[in-house]
Amino acid sequence: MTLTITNIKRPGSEAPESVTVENGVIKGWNLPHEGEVIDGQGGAVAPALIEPHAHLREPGQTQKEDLASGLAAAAAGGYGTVVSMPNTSPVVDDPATVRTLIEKADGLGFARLRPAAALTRGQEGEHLAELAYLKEAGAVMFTDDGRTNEDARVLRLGLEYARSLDMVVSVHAEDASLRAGGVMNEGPVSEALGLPGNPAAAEAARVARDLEIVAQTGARLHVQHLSTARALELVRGAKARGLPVTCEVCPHHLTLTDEALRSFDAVYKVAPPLRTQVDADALLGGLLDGTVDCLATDHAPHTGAEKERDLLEAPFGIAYIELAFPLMWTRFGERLGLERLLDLMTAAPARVLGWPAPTLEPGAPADLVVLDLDTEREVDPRTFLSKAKFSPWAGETLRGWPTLTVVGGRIAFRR
Ligand SMILES: NC(=O)N[C@@H](CC(=O)O)C(=O)O
Ligand SMILES: [Zn+2]
Ligand SMILES: [Zn+2]
Repeated sequence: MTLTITNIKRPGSEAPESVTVENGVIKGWNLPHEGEVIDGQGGAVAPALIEPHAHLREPGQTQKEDLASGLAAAAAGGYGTVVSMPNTSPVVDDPATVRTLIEKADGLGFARLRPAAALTRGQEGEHLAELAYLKEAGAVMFTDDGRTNEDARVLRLGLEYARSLDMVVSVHAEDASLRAGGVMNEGPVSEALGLPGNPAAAEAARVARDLEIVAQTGARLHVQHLSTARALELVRGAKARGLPVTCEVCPHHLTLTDEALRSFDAVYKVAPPLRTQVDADALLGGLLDGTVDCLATDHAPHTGAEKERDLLEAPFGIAYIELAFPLMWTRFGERLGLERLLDLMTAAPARVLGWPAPTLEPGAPADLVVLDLDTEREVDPRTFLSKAKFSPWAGETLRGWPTLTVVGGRIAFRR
């Protein structure tokens, strides 16, 4: 299949160009038009985004999301590749499930799936999963995300095994005993609302412990969805010491605070919780100074009925893989600049995962996105391809919408 996309601009260039893709790779720039011709309408072109952290809920929780809805939603958000989390039912802790997920996703024609596998059997935190076989089957990361790694010795062993396999371990860093029954950030707002709080110390204490294990072992660790100024400070210090640690932050922790919980709406209930403006500002600082390695949405869909329950009962998670780029571009485009923002959503997650840097040079895989940086559009969750048709940003006006996502030379999404 041959495709030519015309009238697109590479970041840093004002000249409209065209790109031709053939047999799944970039054939070249500004060639005579061939195959199906698509007008990019002056949009910005970039390598397709990479999502290092999403919950697609297959197998077993497909009332919340499934591979088809999740990967279609990802493509609509401009993503060409999604790393799916293994906290499904059953947990993705065996090679056959990894293979089945990849095969099934390959047949769908949306974003590519690169599954993460559990670090421990059943994500129960006691015995390591069969890490070597999981890697062989196609797992790209080990994590017990959705759970925390309470047993430090097991985490240490996991890091050491993963290092011998040249694989990254990522952690949901919260001390479970401090987090306890907290449903939102602990602070003046939780006290005013009379809701059980989850203190910033739960994250900082766990990050501090995990960084000591990294220092001890020299093994590579990725900290997921960092949410507090204090934990960020710890990562900054560890990086200054040269420790092999990376971290991600999520757009929801940059754009929302615990004040949102005054609505008592569980759409804002997420783990780790929405923090304070001081934390959000610190995280943005971390994006600007490079302490934060990459962005991740932690797309965590649940059913509408589940999220309509009261704050104490509803499950944790916000799902917005379709909005992440527009949200970041609208809110922080000027501060970050287009090239840094794109880096945080393409090359940066690739670096975290140990993948080659995505490029649009001839011969590279034809995974690309065209972004309309200017046209404003209202967020209407009813139009989401995700099964989670509700959003903290419903009704807001955003710009930077993807208009075309090409994955492996095929159109995975077109607005
Ligand atoms: N982030 C969340 O609030 N929820 C995630 C679990 C997780 O990422 O820890 C989920 O699986 O729903
Ligand atoms: Zn998590
Ligand atoms: Zn998660």
